[in-house]
Amino acid sequence: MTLIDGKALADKMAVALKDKVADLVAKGVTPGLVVVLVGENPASQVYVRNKERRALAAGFKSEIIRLSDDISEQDLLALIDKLNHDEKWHGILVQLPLPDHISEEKVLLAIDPDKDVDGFHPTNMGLLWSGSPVMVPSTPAGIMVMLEEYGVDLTGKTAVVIGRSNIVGKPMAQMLLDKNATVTIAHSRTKNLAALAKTADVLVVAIGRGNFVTADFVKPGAVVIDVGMNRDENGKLIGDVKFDEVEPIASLITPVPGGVGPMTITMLMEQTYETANRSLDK
Ligand SMILES: Nc1nc2c(c(=O)[nH]1)N[C@@H](CN(C=O)c1ccc(C(=O)N[C@@H](CCC(=O)O)C(=O)O)cc1)CN2
Ligand SMILES: [Mg+2]
Repeated sequence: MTLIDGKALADKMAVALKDKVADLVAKGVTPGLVVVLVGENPASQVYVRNKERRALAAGFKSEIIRLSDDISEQDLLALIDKLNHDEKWHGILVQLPLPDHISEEKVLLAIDPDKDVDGFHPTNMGLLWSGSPVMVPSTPAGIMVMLEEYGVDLTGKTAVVIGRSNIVGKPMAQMLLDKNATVTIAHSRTKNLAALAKTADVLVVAIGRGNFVTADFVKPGAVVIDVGMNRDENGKLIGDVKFDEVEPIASLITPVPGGVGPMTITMLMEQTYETANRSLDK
């Protein structure tokens, strides 16, 4: 078994990004990333702080806009409209989840697709599914970079994605398909899930249940990607895959933490850079 070290790859890409950003700044464009956080979800606070820190380290302009969790949907939409028209921001993202009284769908739809560095706008989702991706969700994009880095050739391979979210499962399936894998999207209601998962050469797990995937889900030699982030009874961060059991069977596996997570923020930075770079052609 070989560990896929997302943290090391993220660190390596961060060094290269700094140089690319310096070149762009020399041409008169400083990438700008604005992050909107509504409420005080403790995990979200950590993620937005990490995004700002990584953006500043790369040489971007960056700002977190913190809003109280009783902000109205209308006020949030008005803020997004203002950010859409502010030229210093190439990338706008609204940290999810949002409080219940705000429609995630409306908010994501309000972000200018050209600034939607999360790739969640229906226009960007549609472009991805029709084979002309521009802005793509960073978690599956990071997984594709990890697979490439570790030499996983997807052509003709059987891939099973467990999880059907708009953020991970669905875009993941399309990205694997684009690299000529044969893809099945499975989920919590799939019958005989373990047997299906066991057909996979590449198994991506994003179901949001700690230690859900056990050894009987995994074909010997499979590549196993764990997108899960759950807390166990002691508050320890665990993935969706029972690592100790699956690790001896897999040929490659991502750890939690230190696998998919760090690459998510890396791809957000890359995408913000790309967006700023495209502004040169406008
Ligand atoms: N607007 C968005 N909201 C959310 C996204 C997103 O991509 N855009 N994804 C997740 C949260 N997320 C980024 O926002 C994210 C989660 C986790 C990590 C990460 O690096 N995890 C570490 C462990 C961190 C810890 O100890 O808690 C790891 O896996 O090593 C990065 C980004 C939902 N919301
Ligand atoms: Mg993302």
